[in-house]
Amino acid sequence: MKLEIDNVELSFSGRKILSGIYVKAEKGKITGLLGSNGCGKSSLLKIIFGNLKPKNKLIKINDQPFLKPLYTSKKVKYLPQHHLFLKNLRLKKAFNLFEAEWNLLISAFPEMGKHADAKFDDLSGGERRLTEIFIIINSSAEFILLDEPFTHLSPLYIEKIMELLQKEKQNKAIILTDHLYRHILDLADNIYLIKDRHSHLIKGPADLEKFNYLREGML
Ligand SMILES: Nc1ncnc2c1ncn2[C@@H]1O[C@H](COP(=O)(O)OP(=O)(O)OP(=O)(O)O)[C@@H](O)[C@H]1O
Repeated sequence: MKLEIDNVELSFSGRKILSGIYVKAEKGKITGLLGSNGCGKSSLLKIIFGNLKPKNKLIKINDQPFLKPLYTSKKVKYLPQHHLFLKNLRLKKAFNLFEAEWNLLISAFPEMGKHADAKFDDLSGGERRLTEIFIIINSSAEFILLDEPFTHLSPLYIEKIMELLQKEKQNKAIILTDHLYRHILDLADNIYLIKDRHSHLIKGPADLEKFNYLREGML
């Protein structure tokens, strides 16, 4: 299972945001996207998912062009930067919609058991984010796109989600972006940096300094 996006050209009101972007994600690998604020990471995930239409792009799945928006297939699930589910939705209903298992959430995070009958609005910010990430990781989608999944999560939850992602990558191609670059460096098998509108495959942490994403000594 392989997903590639190539030749992305995106502008907003004549301002070029992305140009000549290429990213490849494969089953068994976690692909990280790094880049400074406003460089276009979220836009790129939306373009892959299909809810943002750029001037140009080509998506290929297993080397075959996929011309419909990816969200029209059951192959992909996407965690946006902000909330995924409406606040009045019951958690268990969301699990059903995404064919994810409530019991698996409770075995990984027993403290969530108290929310069995809750709506998303009843949860704290971190509990809500945790539940949304868990549903996506646990869904049957082959490709998952995660936009800043670790925001609002406490360190132990981040650690557990990282373990779950490492396990679940055996079944999925995962693309994620986050500003917690140390976590991305630990987690990702491949990293692309978006800089000056272009994507750069990062060969090692030193490249992040070379491209001025990090200052020397920050690693
Ligand atoms: N719908 C839109 N209309 C106009 N400009 C937009 C729109 N969406 C995003 N932008 C602009 O495009 C640029 C890229 O935004 P995007 O959200 O993709 O960046 P990002 O890398 O995800 O940023 P961050 O890390 O801060 O979340 C920003 O300058 C943003 O202001």
